[in-house]
Amino acid sequence: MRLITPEHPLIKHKLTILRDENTPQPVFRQLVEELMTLLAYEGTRDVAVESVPVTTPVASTTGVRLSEPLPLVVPILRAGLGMLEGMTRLLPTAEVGFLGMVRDEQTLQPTTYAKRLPEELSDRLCFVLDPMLATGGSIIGAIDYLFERGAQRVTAICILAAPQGLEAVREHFADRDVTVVVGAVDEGLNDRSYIVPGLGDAGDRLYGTID
Ligand SMILES: O=P(O)(O)OC[C@H]1O[C@H](OP(=O)(O)OP(=O)(O)O)[C@H](O)[C@@H]1O
Ligand SMILES: O=c1cc[nH]c(=O)[nH]1
Ligand SMILES: [Mg+2]
Repeated sequence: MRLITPEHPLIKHKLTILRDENTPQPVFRQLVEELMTLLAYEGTRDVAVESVPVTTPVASTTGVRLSEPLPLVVPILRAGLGMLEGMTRLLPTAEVGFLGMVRDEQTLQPTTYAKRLPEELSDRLCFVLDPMLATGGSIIGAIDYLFERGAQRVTAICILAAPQGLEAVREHFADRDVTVVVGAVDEGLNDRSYIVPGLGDAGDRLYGTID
């Protein structure tokens, strides 16, 4: 597993407001999108491109464009949905699939309740979006499923991660092409396996408490 933690003052600034328990929901949503765009800038460095001729009003030259098959973006519902707009702003032609997953707060095991992905995943870079990588169970489950469906390269983009979750991902995917891009690696997990200091429940802060 390759870990990328982009160092940028704007990421730190926006993260600090995001963490604040007094930040209102509309601002929280806006910041998740903005952070996503900043993280996507780093996370998309490896997208496949090809040379193309281009004629400007002045001369002909050679440029580059994204090559086929275009990347696939997979937000993990609910919280990952808050990152989708920030990602597609940078990659408007990407295809989008969906995985719905929820972590059982007692056992910490993730359950998948929705799957909607294109047939063909091989040869395309897959991006998994989830703001929180806590124990790592959800992101491991999501990436395992993408590999099962034929994906070969997966990049997970997260806003916060706990060291133990990252270690679990590293161990689980020792022999696979997995990259994790994360805004900050926090201190650890509390007794409910929430990231510390973290930002609380990302899904609830984006969309409200439903249970
Ligand atoms: O690394 P883990 O220990 O698996 O925890 C992280 C998962 O928990 C949160 O989702 P949650 O289950 O709260 O669902 P939600 O997005 O619907 O709120 C978060 O968005 C991750 O998917
Ligand atoms: O800190 C955490 C851990 C799991 N899910 C969240 O939304 N936040
Ligand atoms: Mg949640």
